[in-house]
Amino acid sequence: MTTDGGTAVLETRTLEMAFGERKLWSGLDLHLKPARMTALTGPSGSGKSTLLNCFGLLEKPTGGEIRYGDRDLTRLGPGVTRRFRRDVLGYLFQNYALVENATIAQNLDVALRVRRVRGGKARSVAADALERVGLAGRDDERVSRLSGGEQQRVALARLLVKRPKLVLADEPTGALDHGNTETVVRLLREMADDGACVVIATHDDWVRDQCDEVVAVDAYTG
Ligand SMILES: Nc1ncnc2c1ncn2[C@@H]1O[C@H](COP(=O)(O)OP(=O)(O)OP(=O)(O)O)[C@@H](O)[C@H]1O
Repeated sequence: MTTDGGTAVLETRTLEMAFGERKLWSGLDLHLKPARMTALTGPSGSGKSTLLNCFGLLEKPTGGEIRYGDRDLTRLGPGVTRRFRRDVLGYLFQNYALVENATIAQNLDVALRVRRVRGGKARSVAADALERVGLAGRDDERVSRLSGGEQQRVALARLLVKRPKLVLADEPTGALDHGNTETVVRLLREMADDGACVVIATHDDWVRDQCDEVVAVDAYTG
């Protein structure tokens, strides 16, 4: 199965999502390649987060298929779902989703343990990731004391450590200044260059313009 770390195309076939009578989107046929960055655009409420949540196995679409490699993600059993989340998926949110009471190093440890990287190797992987996000040597600082931009860079360092093949970023720069926005996009690009399929829901025109593909979710409304 495609939870072994290999890259795969993420494809949707006649995907549809409805909440009661209200159809959010339908007839969604997408083909998202590895090593590419795709922007999901559309006005507030058009269903960008909902689509990311379907890709991330947090919500189930009401119709159609989501194929990742040889599997339909809408029909995975609980064991494969857990492995897929652990081994393939990486999420980046606007609100960082870090353990705020823990240090930067402890937040990275979570991802390192999942990859079973320990000891000296773990320290060097973490140090390399922190260097890449501009937080070298700040391992022991508590996340709650960091600025928003720094917290998002810790979340990125955690992704760099995890090396997910499918990166889902939900408005990851919504709360950041342009400098931090550029850093986030540069690091997402590095993950794409490393082979990841990167999908970014965004309202930011500059972020959209850095992507290889743009999917206007509102074009599939109703
Ligand atoms: N579980 C749910 N039950 C009913 N409606 C829902 C549910 N989840 C989302 N919605 C509705 O679906 C619509 C799309 O929400 P979503 O958050 O995906 O939009 P979005 O395009 O990401 O918006 P934004 O740009 O503001 O983040 C919203 O109107 C929301 O209220």
